[in-house]
Amino acid sequence: MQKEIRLFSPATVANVACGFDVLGFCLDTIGDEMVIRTTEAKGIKITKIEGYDLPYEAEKNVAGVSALAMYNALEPDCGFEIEIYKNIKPGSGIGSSSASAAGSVYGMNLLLGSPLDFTALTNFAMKGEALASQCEHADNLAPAIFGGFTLVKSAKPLKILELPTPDDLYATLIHPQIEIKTSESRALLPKEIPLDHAITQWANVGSLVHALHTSDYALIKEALHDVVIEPHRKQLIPHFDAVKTAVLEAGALGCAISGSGPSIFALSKGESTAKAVENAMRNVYANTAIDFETYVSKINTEGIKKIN
Ligand SMILES: Nc1ncnc2c1ncn2[C@@H]1O[C@H](COP(=O)(O)OP(=O)(O)OP(=O)(O)O)[C@@H](O)[C@H]1O
Ligand SMILES: N[C@@H](CCO)C(=O)O
Repeated sequence: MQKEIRLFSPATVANVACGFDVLGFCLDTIGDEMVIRTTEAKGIKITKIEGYDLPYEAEKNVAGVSALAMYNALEPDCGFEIEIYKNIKPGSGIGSSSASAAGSVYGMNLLLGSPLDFTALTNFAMKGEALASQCEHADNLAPAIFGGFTLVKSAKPLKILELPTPDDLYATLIHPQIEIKTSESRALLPKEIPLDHAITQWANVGSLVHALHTSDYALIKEALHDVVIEPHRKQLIPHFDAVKTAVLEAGALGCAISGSGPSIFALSKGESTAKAVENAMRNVYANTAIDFETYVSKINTEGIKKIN
């Protein structure tokens, strides 16, 4: 008998300022929907994509690549159809590719009776993510699958640490409607970094992890800095410095590039500050020719979930 499942697959913020390729958190209000269905015919088929123009061939769509990796490993006695209802614009910096790569394997696993744990699912989803970014990184996938804040302790072998989410922490995002491909934004980065920058960065990562554990908002504020990646990428994002100045004046704890951009995120204590930060972001872009969307979101501690 055919079985199907409908999922909400959330947007995510990777890097979280200081944690390039290791830190990420999951958003609440922004995400794709996906339907995964078992079929008698073997194999993986993408049967519907709405919202954005993306390839239907499983091998060219991140959802299909991760699904095929899991399918070939498990060899189940059914096939799967995938429908993607895309709300997250590809090349957004809020984990568009990751939502699809994670959603397909998460849904297949549920339909198969959950034989795999979240780490195994993330491993298969990384094969899909690699199609988009030319690199197997899990800093969007881990928060999408586990929820909350996550730290990728190592990619090979994959080890993910779940971090606590302070109750009153809110994210605000602005998404300028330009596309920056992760693969291109990664190509800009230096292969080596000065030791003093490395020292600052790993002190900030350690401090941020400690601050999340202790709900220390003042320490979150001190730790949300990126001296390694932001100086190289910020020129891809129009008005980045003006947004950052405006949101810090509006009371944000910190502000940085979301993933590989162009989205910019800020973290704030309390919803009213997060909304004031949204206004500050909007005011910077309102006087430009660039279209944009803004969002205020609680940190989503649940991750991908079944809906209906
Ligand atoms: N199902 C899919 N969803 C989104 N992008 C896809 C999908 N399948 C293939 N792609 C390709 O992946 C690329 C977008 O992924 P990319 O990692 O560059 O953006 P992103 O996921 O929004 O960014 P980030 O990882 O920084 O948050 C585009 O070239 C797009 O065509
Ligand atoms: N850590 C990745 C996230 C984007 O997918 C990067 O910044 O390139």
